[in-house]
Amino acid sequence: MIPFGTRLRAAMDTRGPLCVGIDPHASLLDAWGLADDIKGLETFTRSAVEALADRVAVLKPQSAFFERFGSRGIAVLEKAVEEARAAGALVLMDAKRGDIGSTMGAYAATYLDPGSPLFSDAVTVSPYLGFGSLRPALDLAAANGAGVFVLALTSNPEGAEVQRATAADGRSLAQLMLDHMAAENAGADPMGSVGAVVGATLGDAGANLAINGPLLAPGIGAQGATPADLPGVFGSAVGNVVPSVSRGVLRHGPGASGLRDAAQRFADEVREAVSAA
Ligand SMILES: O=c1ccn([C@@H]2O[C@H](COP(=O)(O)O)[C@@H](O)[C@H]2O)c(=O)[nH]1
Repeated sequence: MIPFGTRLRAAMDTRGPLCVGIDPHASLLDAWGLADDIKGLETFTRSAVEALADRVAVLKPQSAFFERFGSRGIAVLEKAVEEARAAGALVLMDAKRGDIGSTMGAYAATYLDPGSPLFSDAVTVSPYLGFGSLRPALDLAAANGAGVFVLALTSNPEGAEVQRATAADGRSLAQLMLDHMAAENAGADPMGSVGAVVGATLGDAGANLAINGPLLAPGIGAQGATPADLPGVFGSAVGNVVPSVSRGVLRHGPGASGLRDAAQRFADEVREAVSAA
């Protein structure tokens, strides 16, 4: 079984590192001329997957926008995961799960067990019930060649009050989590399967990001960050960054060419910014 970190590095090398988020906001459905109902969700999602899954390294469905439609929304999500993976994209399920370990086991089974209809290449998780609470997800991911992206320094301004707070040993909470991730990834080559979420909006991460794993960087586009910000935020770790854009690409739909061109523009800007760093 090929580990997620190895598969992601290969995808980044061949397709470029861009991740495009599938976030079916009600406002985007409207802008695409679709109703804010299950049929609109289905058409939106299918169009985005068909336009992008054969070219971007990672597609990141935002689970919340599917969950709001109940079981029928989840069915759309299941189909999107299957079709995106079949077309060659890695699927990162943005679900930000986190709970006590025994419940975390059920979340892990949902996204990281190949027998589950929502099995994805990776899932986002929150470590703020303690990094150890993530153990069921870390172990199941490793057993199945999947990955886990752990929130470290999120792109929203409110995150700092928790993530920059000082832990008992003087490190920031975010640094404590990043150090746990580095320990999980120790010795992995070309990189480990435990990634960190670090917002592209931060200006300067102000943390040691050398986790030997991927760094998911949301916040590009609608939240105001640009690819040119990446070297400043990530410094010498910029080669491990997976920049993520959702609305910044999706607002160029519904046509496939609009979505593809927008994704290509971001990919080109990322390449220029990273190669100049
Ligand atoms: O720190 C984080 C973690 C996750 N996200 C998610 O990424 C997308 C961003 O969407 P845009 O339209 O590109 O702003 C969204 O699904 C967030 O939940 C994040 O923004 N920041």
